[in-house]
Amino acid sequence: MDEQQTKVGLSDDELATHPTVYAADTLKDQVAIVSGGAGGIGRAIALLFARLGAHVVLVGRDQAKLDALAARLGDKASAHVADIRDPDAVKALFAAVWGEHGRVDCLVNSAGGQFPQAAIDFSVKGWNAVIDTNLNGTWYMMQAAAQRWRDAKHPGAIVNIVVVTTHGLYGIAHSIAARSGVIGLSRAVAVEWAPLDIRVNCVAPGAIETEGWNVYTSEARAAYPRSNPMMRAGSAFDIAEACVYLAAPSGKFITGETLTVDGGGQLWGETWTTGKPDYFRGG
Ligand SMILES: CCCCCCCCCCC/C=C/C(=O)SCCNC(=O)CCNC(=O)[C@H](O)C(C)(C)COP(=O)(O)OP(=O)(O)OC[C@H]1O[C@@H](n2cnc3c(N)ncnc32)[C@H](O)[C@@H]1OP(=O)(O)O
Ligand SMILES: NC(=O)C1=CN([C@@H]2O[C@H](COP(=O)(O)OP(=O)(O)OC[C@H]3O[C@@H](n4cnc5c(N)ncnc54)[C@H](OP(=O)(O)O)[C@@H]3O)[C@@H](O)[C@H]2O)C=CC1
Repeated sequence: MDEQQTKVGLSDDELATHPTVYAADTLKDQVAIVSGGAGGIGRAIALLFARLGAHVVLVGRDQAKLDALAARLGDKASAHVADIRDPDAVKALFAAVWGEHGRVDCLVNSAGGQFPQAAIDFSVKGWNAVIDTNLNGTWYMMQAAAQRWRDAKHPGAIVNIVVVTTHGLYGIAHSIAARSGVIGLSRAVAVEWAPLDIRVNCVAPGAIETEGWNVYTSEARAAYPRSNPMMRAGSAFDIAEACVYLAAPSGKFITGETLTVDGGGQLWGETWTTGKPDYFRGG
């Protein structure tokens, strides 16, 4: 972790009042589970979904963080502590939410992350931590949701927040492996679960200013705006609106898709999560 940790991204007040293209009743009466719901992107999703009429179930490992956001949202949110890497905790989460609300309409998997390191130096423990969080944890959540929807004959929508995998993003190979797994899995179950009226999509953010960036050095963070031709970072609100698009009726004919929201970063730009090596400076 960098010494110069800073608060980055939009504040809750800014997120809560940011103009949106969506009508206020877009998600009226829906119940949405958002993992990582008190994180930088997750809280933007939670705030927007609640604003558009949903009850949002915030999931993470830190009760205090979840409670603070839930308190702000009043009866539009509830907080549930669960480690997504623990399949029994995930099953208990879904049992509790279904028991409380009698339905779930949408699952957004925003819990995740990685640490920057050259792949050649990954320890077994570090590799496993990233794969277990981002691939296994996401899968436990997807499967638990789908089993509930199948048993209740209830339609559902899943949105998995991933990372852009089409580019050799330097220093996060473990995460690229895990997220490629999630994208492949989403495409596969989009077909298997279509008969169950369950849609499964991904959103791949580019550089989005959040506190999650504190795992990177200040030098690396300062260069992220150059990761795309817009020459700036995006905001968590951009990702939240993409999630609404896929989760709401606007996405009713979309499944198995990955929506990239990266300011064109796939086309032009440089991203060095561990700093730019001399080799790539051409000198
Ligand atoms: C194509 C164009 C696209 C443009 C893209 C633009 C730029 C994008 C910028 C980068 C992309 C991604 C950004 C983000 O995702 S930001 C926000 C996400 N949030 C985080 O990443 C949060 C921080 N990360 C973590 O919490 C952890 O990394 C982890 C997810 C793994 C947490 O798991 P766990 O709690 O189990 O981990 P531990 O801390 O206990 O560590 C377990 C072992 O992992 C190794 N490790 C952990 N940290 C480091 C480190 N900094 N360096 C080296 N190794 C590390 C280590 O082996 C740990 O075990 P030990 O502690 O026993 O040594
Ligand atoms: N910000 C960016 O530039 C980009 C982000 N992404 C991805 O988007 C997602 C959200 O990122 P962002 O909001 O920025 O990151 P944050 O670090 O701010 O949020 C991640 C959240 O995930 C939760 N979480 C982590 N591990 C677990 C776990 N095992 N069980 C339950 N919850 C967990 C954390 O909560 P707690 O620790 O309290 O449990 C935290 O609130 C991540 O997958 C990230 O990798 C992808 C590309 C770019």
